[in-house]
Amino acid sequence: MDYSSVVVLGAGSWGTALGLVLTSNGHSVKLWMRRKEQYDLIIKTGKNGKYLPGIEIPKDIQLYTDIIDAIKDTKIILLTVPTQKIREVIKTIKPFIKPDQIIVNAAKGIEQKSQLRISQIMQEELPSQPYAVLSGPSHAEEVARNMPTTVVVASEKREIAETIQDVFMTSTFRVYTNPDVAGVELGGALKNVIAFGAGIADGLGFGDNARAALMTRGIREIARLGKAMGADIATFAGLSGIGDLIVTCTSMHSRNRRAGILIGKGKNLEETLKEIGMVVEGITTTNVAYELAIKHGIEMPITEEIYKVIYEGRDPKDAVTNLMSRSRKHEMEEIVDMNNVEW
Ligand SMILES: NC(=O)C1=CN([C@@H]2O[C@H](COP(=O)(O)OP(=O)(O)OC[C@H]3O[C@@H](n4cnc5c(N)ncnc54)[C@H](OP(=O)(O)O)[C@@H]3O)[C@@H](O)[C@H]2O)C=CC1
Ligand SMILES: O=C(CO)COP(=O)(O)O
Repeated sequence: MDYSSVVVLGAGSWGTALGLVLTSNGHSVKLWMRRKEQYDLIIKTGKNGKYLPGIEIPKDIQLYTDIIDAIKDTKIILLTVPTQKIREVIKTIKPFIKPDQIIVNAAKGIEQKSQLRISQIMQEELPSQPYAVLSGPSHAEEVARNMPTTVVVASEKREIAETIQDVFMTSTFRVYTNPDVAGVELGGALKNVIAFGAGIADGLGFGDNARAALMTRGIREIARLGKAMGADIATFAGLSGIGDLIVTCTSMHSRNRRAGILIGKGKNLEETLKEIGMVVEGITTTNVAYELAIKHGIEMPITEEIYKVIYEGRDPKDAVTNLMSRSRKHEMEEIVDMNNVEW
């Protein structure tokens, strides 16, 4: 089968960067955007200035504003619109999609209304369509500049994961495979919550110790919820888990971390989102994760405090005090039963 034609749905920073990767390894790439003004601007300037400043868009990338036209004659449909818009996009293309077109999702989030992961939205909307998710530590700003990057692609079907691995792999973009779709999707979504919190800590003027604490305890609560939701716990030690958590909590490219910094410095949510000007998935994911933690009876203290800061107006300094003054714990509380251990 020839997988050389790909359509990227969503011309934000991530869609554009992945379009560049695919063009660089010889694929025929179509890039769809919903706004004619953005289309005109890219044609005029040769750049996607708002989303990926300073990067030339090769002429080989064909631009589209008509989504039905865009998906025609392509073997792979790559989703890079924000999570909350994915169902809308799927519903639009559904009557026109061919059974052998592979959907690859590269967005990182959970649908708010349904609390579903993106593969589960696919199960509802297009249950027979081949599906894979691509995730991992990969800021668009570095990928677009060919800086070495590693990601993971997960699919229930090994041949689909391996096909997509081959499609994306370049000498600077290395792709691993994993069968754990739930784990890869949840790691990618939930790390944004912790990165937002790490940003808040930075904005409050705290240091590297606080960031390391949030990352270490953060991956533990992500893994706790992930396990309860059917993921393989080992996945959270991989690229889409701890790997992506590290990059998002430490990089100034991260929209989630930068948004948290502004909140930590005292800006309100509206000012913050306006200043970032791109999707900050962690805001919605915090809400969903908070509800999922309650639903599954899972302790997620960091997520809970971030939820209270975003949605209930809690002072970030009080959130830190609450986290620091929780009851004493054993570090490995899920593994060690303190009532039965000889120590
Ligand atoms: N940026 C990155 O480095 C990475 C991002 N991701 C994930 O990729 C996803 C997209 O992020 P990113 O590219 O950063 O986001 P951006 O904010 O840069 O771009 C979002 C894009 O989606 C478009 N869009 C928004 N709403 C709709 C809609 N209703 N229908 C169609 N298109 C729409 C926007 O178009 P418009 O301009 O018209 O609003 C814009 O082109 C997120 O889930 C993110 O977590 C994953 C890995 C890396
Ligand atoms: O997922 C990402 C990097 O792997 C991008 O994170 P941000 O959306 O916070 O920029």
